[in-house]
Amino acid sequence: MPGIDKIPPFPEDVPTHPLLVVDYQLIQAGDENEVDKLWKAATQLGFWYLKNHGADEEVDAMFEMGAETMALPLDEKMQFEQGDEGISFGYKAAGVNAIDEKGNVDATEFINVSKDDALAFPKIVHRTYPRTVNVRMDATIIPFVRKSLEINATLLEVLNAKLGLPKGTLARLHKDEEQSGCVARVIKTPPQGKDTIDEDKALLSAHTDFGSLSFLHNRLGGLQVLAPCTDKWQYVKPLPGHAICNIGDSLHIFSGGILRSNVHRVIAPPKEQASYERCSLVFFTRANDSIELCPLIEESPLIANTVASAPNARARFWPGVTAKEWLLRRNKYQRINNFKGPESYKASLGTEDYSSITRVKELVAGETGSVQSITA
Ligand SMILES: O=C(O)CCC(=O)C(=O)O
Ligand SMILES: [Fe+2]
Repeated sequence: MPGIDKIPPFPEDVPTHPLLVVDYQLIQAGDENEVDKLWKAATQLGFWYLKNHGADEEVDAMFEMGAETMALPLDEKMQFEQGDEGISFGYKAAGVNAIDEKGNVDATEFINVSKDDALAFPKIVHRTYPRTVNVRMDATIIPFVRKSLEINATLLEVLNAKLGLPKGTLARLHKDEEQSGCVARVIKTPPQGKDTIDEDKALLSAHTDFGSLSFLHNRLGGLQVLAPCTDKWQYVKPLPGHAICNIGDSLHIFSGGILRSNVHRVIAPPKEQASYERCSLVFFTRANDSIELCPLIEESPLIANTVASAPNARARFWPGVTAKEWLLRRNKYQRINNFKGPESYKASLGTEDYSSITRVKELVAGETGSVQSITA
């Protein structure tokens, strides 16, 4: 990917969806207006910009690590491919995930570095990584992982208080020292060319994020959200120095739907940007592996009351699985090698299709053998 200065600017004349801008320094200082803004963003759209997060250097270095890794020969990257069992750590080749019910495949490469492997390095917790990752573990990846964990933990504590949970409740479900699906990901999509922009050709299909909080860094456009009560996808404009943060499925479930895990996707960057390779960077904070996904009704009257009056609450908020099983299922059924038809694609969905949650128990029960062997 060329230097940011060489990329054409995001065009002025495409429709975008505005996000609230939350100032991380004000959040840290406990500013009430800023806390209210974060709450509004987290409950209404589930997406917001985060400025003054202080991670710019770590982010730049991670983009370099991503570019170095993507430039490795394919057969070298394939030695670290994540495989078909649902584990998301490692390299994901282009063309291995279904992007729709027809079984069309994606064109997107990922390098996913587990928080557990980064923090334990050089000890291996889950798996090994390409040499471009290893050489940057100490100087680049660990600092980015630590910064991202700290920022997301601060945001979680604010949401914790607004949800009426006893202090530290969400923190106890997201302990750094316990194993989880927390992961740093660099995503690369090839240039699309000006003539090939197809509104319906997703580079990353419509999805909700699998975990609790995502800390995303975009330089080119391409990310789109489907805002509540609208039927048109809208671009989210990348703003220099601003992260894009969003709520994922597990926080949606823990909060009984109060926090919104909104559907989003990535399509070709708009206009002139389309002919450039697109790289993005995300840190996903996810609950510890053994945590059961369910609303925290015992800990918060607000959550209890909300769930009590929510339609289809059982089906929506009690998938009957742990955080780890939730991730395994979603990843596994995205893989084209596990694709048997539209049902497989539906089985990869999260809270965007709550009817799929009722199938989770069956799926997990039907495959207890494989799920247990993975989770062991
Ligand atoms: O690349 C982006 O802008 C978004 C990536 C994303 O939504 C994801 O990896 O879950
Ligand atoms: Fe996402």
